[in-house]
Amino acid sequence: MRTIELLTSAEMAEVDRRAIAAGPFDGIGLMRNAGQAVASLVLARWPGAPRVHVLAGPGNNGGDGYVVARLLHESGVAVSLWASGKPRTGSDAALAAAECPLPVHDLAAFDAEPGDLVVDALYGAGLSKPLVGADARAVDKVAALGLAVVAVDLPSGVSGDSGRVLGRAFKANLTVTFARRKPGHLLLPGRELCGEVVVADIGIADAVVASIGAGTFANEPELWRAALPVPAIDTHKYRRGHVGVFSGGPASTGAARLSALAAARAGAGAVTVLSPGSAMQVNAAHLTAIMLRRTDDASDLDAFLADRRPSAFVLGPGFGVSEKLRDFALVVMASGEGEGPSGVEGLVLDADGITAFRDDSAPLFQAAGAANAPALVLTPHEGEFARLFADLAGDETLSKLDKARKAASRAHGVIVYKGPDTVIAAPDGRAAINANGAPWLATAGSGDVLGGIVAGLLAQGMPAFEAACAAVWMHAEAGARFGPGLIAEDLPQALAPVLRELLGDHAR
Ligand SMILES: NC(=O)C1=CN([C@@H]2O[C@H](COP(=O)(O)OP(=O)(O)OC[C@H]3O[C@@H](n4cnc5c(N)ncnc54)[C@H](OP(=O)(O)O)[C@@H]3O)[C@@H](O)[C@H]2O)[C@@H](O)CC1
Ligand SMILES: Nc1ncnc2c1ncn2[C@@H]1O[C@H](COP(=O)(O)OP(=O)(O)O)[C@@H](O)[C@H]1O
Ligand SMILES: [K+]
Repeated sequence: MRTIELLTSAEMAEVDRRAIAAGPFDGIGLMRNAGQAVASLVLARWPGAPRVHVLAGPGNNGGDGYVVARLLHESGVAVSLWASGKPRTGSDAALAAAECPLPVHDLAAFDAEPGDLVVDALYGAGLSKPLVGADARAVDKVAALGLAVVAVDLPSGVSGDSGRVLGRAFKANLTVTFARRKPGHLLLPGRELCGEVVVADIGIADAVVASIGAGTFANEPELWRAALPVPAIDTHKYRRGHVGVFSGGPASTGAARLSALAAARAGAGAVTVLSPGSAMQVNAAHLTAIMLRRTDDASDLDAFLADRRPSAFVLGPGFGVSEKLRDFALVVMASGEGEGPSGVEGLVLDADGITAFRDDSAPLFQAAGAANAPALVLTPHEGEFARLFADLAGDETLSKLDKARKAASRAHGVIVYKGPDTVIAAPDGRAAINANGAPWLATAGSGDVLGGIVAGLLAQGMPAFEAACAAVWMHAEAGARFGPGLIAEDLPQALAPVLRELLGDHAR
């Protein structure tokens, strides 16, 4: 089972309540199903483990652990059961503990042999403070012995909402979670500590999950595939969207050309590099299918808007932080006619395009909030995010997901908060976490390519949140498939097979 909604701990608790109310399973029934799913995976994956140590906490995560211990014991596995705290009287966990015939050892005395397997059922969704004392010592001992770990729901110590580690955390080989994944399975460092994540069906109907209207998603094609632009049979190049990319001066034109190529590869029918007069020659020497137009000031831009009806722009890569950048951005943001093919669909601000608004973002955000304004997409990496949203960046209580959401709402635009766990957030509250990238993408110019892909999709009329999500996934997929040796120049070309697969029958 792998569906794309991600549930916070509060949402999961609500799903549990509604599932229990809807039946057929009550709380202990769901817990037995959860324990069964974990025990089956342990038996399938580690059939030869000499001993399995089940570590059970005081809450329902521990309850799952008591079920696992009982089932493995019934299957003939040598099981040691170690408890940290006691289940509350009358809880489902207390029922599960009562059903388990094994002797319970105090976790403070935890010991194991190399080659043993650990089932971590200390804390899951209810993690509320850092691991200390016997819990922390168990984490260290397991790491020192190099034992394989199967985590129940989450590796204990990892917050399901933020992916952060509270104090210490297990590093699991396999994490078995229930009904849906949680944000902490995708956000770093949580993702790294989970190992492989398996979502087990414990008898909670999809309709129950759907009923809570979750707004957080794993960024996977299911989220946006249906919105991918497909050219009509009788289309022509301008109907496939026209992207304008602003170039920097003569010594910094490469970034714009990378964005331009990427926009074209993403399917824009026409792409024009808008170059200052001083850089026309160098741009002309390097462009073939991409068009070139001299654009020195706002009146040149107005003329381009009127003559060539561009539908999306990229502004920032290699441009230089300047008053001219701010002017261009505000001219574009004022040029959306909203309906019909004549209006500008969107502006992607990246790199210097973000930094240029660090001291005064209000005019930009206000323009983005106006009726019929083009969609604004901001693609900050960590440093750029901190420049534009210093208060959010510095707030330790917020997860990366929270920060991106708040920024999107403030900017009235889509935020692509980049990194190994890129978060895409829309002003309407939807958000997605990306996880298909690879460190090969950390190469100069990689972000410029991403901005171009977003614009290429926007220009073809794809809605901004979906366009940003699709661009992030395709960019990451292209980079991950290319692998070692990747440079930014490779990425536009590497997009083609990714796009072909996504379009399926539409690619013919
Ligand atoms: N029917 C269902 O609902 C189903 C639920 N399922 C399972 O339930 C799990 C959620 O259960 P849960 O809500 O009881 O939370 P859980 O993670 O066990 O922790 C809470 C306890 O631990 C304590 N505590 C927390 N952190 C601590 C720390 N660092 N150090 C020490 N103590 C700490 C905390 O103390 P408190 O915060 O109250 O002070 C409280 O006593 C979920 O992950 C899934 O595995 C499945 O069976 C499917 C059906
Ligand atoms: N370790 C990583 N794993 C996956 N993706 C990464 C990693 N590091 C960077 N990226 C991605 O690479 C791109 C880098 O963009 P950016 O930082 O703007 O680079 P540049 O300014 O050099 O173009 C972003 O899309 C980011 O998400
Ligand atoms: K756990």
